[in-house]
This record gives sequence, structure tokens and C-alpha cells, in this order.
Amino acid sequence: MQPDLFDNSSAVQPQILPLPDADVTYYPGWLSADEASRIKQQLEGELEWHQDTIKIYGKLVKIPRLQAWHGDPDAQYSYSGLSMTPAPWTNTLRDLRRQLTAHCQASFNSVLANWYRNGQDSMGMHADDEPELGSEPVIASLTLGHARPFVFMHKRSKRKSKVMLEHGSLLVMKGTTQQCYQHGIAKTARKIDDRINLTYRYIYASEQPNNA
Ligand SMILES: O=C(O)CCC(=O)C(=O)O
Ligand SMILES: [Fe+2]
Repeated sequence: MQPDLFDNSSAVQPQILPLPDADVTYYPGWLSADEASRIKQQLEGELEWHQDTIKIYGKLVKIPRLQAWHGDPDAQYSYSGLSMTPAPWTNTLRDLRRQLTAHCQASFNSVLANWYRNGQDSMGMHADDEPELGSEPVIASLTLGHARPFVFMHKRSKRKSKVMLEHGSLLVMKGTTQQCYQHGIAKTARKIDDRINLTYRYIYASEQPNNA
């Protein structure tokens, strides 16, 4: 059993997660349930959802969720040697960016959206530690829809802990969190509804190679 970081069933106060070598705060009910449901519905129709294919051991497989990438035109990142340009901001995403910028006192120039259609959709353990994000990125993660456990694993000790990310909640990761931890969303056999997650990030302009 992984220890629950805390029981947030009745919490409304921000919770600083007791994770050594990390800086993570959980804000339950950052959006009201009604507001979160309204925003989720808008995003379902507004974003440029697609299902990427990746190569694993030479085999092409579809990643187990839908994704959309929106942001400023210069917030490009490279992926498998390709430079990816984000789709433009939508009104809903821009409005949330304004609120998150004020709340986190940080800049965000892009957002990665993930749509987990059911319990079989997931995200493998990873750290958001690409060089384009800088060494201590502020990542603001908003959950809309069915709550899913978010698992942290300390890279060195391998110790795992989890926090339930509820409808309308905000999780802010900063400092050395990405350096010291991986995180992910596991599959579940339970019949559950869908969930959209938004992670607002700041992408630093990457150096263009001279021969580009
Ligand atoms: O769905 C989530 O809560 C996690 C998303 C995530 O880790 C990412 O987009 O990098
Ligand atoms: Fe992540």
C-alpha cells in the first residue's frame, strides 16, 4: 500500500504535501464544482484533441489518452527531433492562465491538456524535467472531472506516495520537485468517468542550431 499523503475528503484549505526534496501544494476546490464542470465541457469542444502514436521497442502504439498542446507561438519544444508549435490559446485557456498567473505569481506560456477517457487511460511515471522547462519549473495542474490518484515516486529512495486529485482542484509543483520525483496516473479496472487535466508551464526558447 502506498501511504495517502493526507485525507482531503473535507479539506478546503491548501495543503503543503509532506514530500522531502519537493515543493508541492494542493488546493482542493480551487474552482467550484459547477465552474469546473462548465470549463470541462468547454474544453472538450474547444481544444485540438488528438491521440499521438509513439514507438516502443520498434512497435507503433497509441498513447493511452487524448492530448492537446496550446500556447504562445514561440513556446516551442522539441520532441523526437521535431520542433512542435502549440495551437493558439482559446478563450477558456487564456482566462484560466490569467487566474493561475495571479495565483501562482508565475508566468505560463503554454498548457498541455490530457483527456483520460476512462480508467484504462493513464500516464506513465515521468518527471517534467526537459531542458526547455528550466531547472526549477513551476507547473500548475488543474483537474476537471473524475478524481484520479496522482502518484509521486522519489527518484533516489523509490518511495511512493499519492494524492487524490479531485474535480476543480489545483496542484502546484515547483522548486526541486521535478529533479527529485517522478509522477504519473495509473490505470484502474474500475468503471469511472473521464477526466481532463491541464498543466500550465513556461517553455524557455530553445537555442536554434546554426544549420537550421
Ligand atoms: O493528469 C495528470 O494529473 C498528470 C499530467 C502530467 O503529469 C503531465 O501532463 O505532465
Ligand atoms: Fe507530468
